[in-house]
Amino acid sequence: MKFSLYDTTLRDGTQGEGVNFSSLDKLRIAHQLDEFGVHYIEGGWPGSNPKDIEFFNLAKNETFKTSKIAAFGSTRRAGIAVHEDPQVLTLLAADTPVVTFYGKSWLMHVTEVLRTTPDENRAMIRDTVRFCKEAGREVIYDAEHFFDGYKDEPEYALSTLAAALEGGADMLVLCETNGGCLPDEIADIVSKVRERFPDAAIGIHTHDDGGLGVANALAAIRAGATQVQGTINGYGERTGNCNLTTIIPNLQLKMGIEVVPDLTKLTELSKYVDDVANLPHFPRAPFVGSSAFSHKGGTHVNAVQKLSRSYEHIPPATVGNHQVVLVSDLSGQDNILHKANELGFKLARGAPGVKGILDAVKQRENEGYEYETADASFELLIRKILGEYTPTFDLLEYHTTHRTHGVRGFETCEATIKMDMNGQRVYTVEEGDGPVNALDQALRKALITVYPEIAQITLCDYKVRIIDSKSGSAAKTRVLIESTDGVTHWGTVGVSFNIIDASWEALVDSIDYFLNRHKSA
Ligand SMILES: CC(=O)SCCNC(=O)CCNC(=O)[C@H](O)C(C)(C)COP(=O)(O)OP(=O)(O)OC[C@H]1O[C@@H](n2cnc3c(N)ncnc32)[C@H](O)[C@@H]1OP(=O)(O)O
Ligand SMILES: CC(=O)C(=O)O
Repeated sequence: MKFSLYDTTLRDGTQGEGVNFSSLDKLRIAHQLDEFGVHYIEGGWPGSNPKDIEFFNLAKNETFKTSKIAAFGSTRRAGIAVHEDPQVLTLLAADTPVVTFYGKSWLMHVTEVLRTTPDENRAMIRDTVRFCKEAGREVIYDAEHFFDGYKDEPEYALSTLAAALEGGADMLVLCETNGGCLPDEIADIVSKVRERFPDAAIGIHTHDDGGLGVANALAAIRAGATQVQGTINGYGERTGNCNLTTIIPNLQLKMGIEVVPDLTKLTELSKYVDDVANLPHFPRAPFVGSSAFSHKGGTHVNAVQKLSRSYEHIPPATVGNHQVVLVSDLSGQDNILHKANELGFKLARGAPGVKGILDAVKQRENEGYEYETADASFELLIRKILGEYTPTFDLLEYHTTHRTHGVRGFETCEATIKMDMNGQRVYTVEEGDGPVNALDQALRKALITVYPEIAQITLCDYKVRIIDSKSGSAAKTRVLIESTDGVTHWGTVGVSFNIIDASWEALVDSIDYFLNRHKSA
């Protein structure tokens, strides 16, 4: 039986905290999933809200080359005829080739949540499947809480699947709704279902509450499931669903199950969905995270330069990701060489300066600096050690003041800078929203007449970290700044007992890096 991928990012994914898509967002994501080769896209629950209805209205007029669009809903309510249930009618009105609905497998849910009888629950499942089949739809039946239900009352849980098959369901999806089962339990129960219904197509839908969403789905697949349901980046209710960006490469690269035509698009898809959701991309995500192939320990970096397989379970390019080498106090010479050469220096092992750079990094990290994300400060450090650095200005002094006016606390911050530039004394004063902003403004004002290109620079992130928290307000402060000129981004770092000094150092590095790069371009 052909294996299929069923994506529920647009339905179960949106049940995750902080995940929200407009109908147009959903459409954009659906097209990316289609391009990527997903077989089914569950677009939402039309009986739930107008936005989901709008998505299905839009999707009706679009062409999808690989994916079939599925609308999601539930069985009919207890005690009413299926053709009179508004939720079921809205599900069909979405006019999708596939309908998926969930029903109850766990007797406890039947009696305590639905508050109906075991027989009526089976009839709700059977009637709803039959009604949707008679409407000409492919029907996927999601057996909610199947594993918990099976563990409590195996025969009842199995009888609900029999009801779905009697109605004509095309696929029985066993749902691990509460996410608390272990892989061996899943494998065992899926095998039992296959023994009971040898001709039925079985799918798996898992949640990650025990951190086992992917492992449980893989166990089900090993036991014979031929469809996996999940979400991009593992979005979903509570701790999320089976993460498709993790399970797809495992299926394709480790288990030899060909699910998508081009796995190299995986990282791009994962980032795209986070972008549309306006969520940060998770760096430690397996396969697709920015740290998935990043190496920090000196011995690891030395080894991966010789043989990337030594510390990489797959070549990063197979999933569209890439290797990253980090510089820190755990570095050896190879980290420095790799990073320096990536920044455009041409250094060979044993070249003069390499040992000096390594020693300086270790010394400065001991003082509180951190170069992992501060590439621009690292580049300036290399230039200084190699004698390739030209100062752009010479700061003589700076001064900041902060005044609060009146009872309403209106504040003024002012910065004064005195510097020598090209043999000339320059003196500027500027106001700002805070002391750091005032310093930034005063520095720009001083430099802009000579270096008008600095107008392109904007600050996009500013992070402060107390390094020695035991010392309270006397602790050392590390400031990390991210800047951009609209084309590239760069990071700088400053460290001091004084937060303004630390910020100043990171600010100056940012502008100095930009000007030095322009000079050498
Ligand atoms: C495991 C899953 O992820 S399933 C998907 C869960 N997702 C969602 O709930 C998101 C979308 N949901 C919604 O928009 C709303 O909950 C709606 C529109 C579906 C229903 O809203 P309301 O009519 O106000 O009902 P409410 O959500 O408060 O309660 C659910 C009702 O459905 C019943 N119900 C729950 N599951 C099922 C089912 N599989 N079949 C039939 N009825 C069900 C409950 O017993 C309850 O009935 P009651 O009112 O008689 O107690
Ligand atoms: C159907 C579904 O989303 C679940 O059981 O988790």
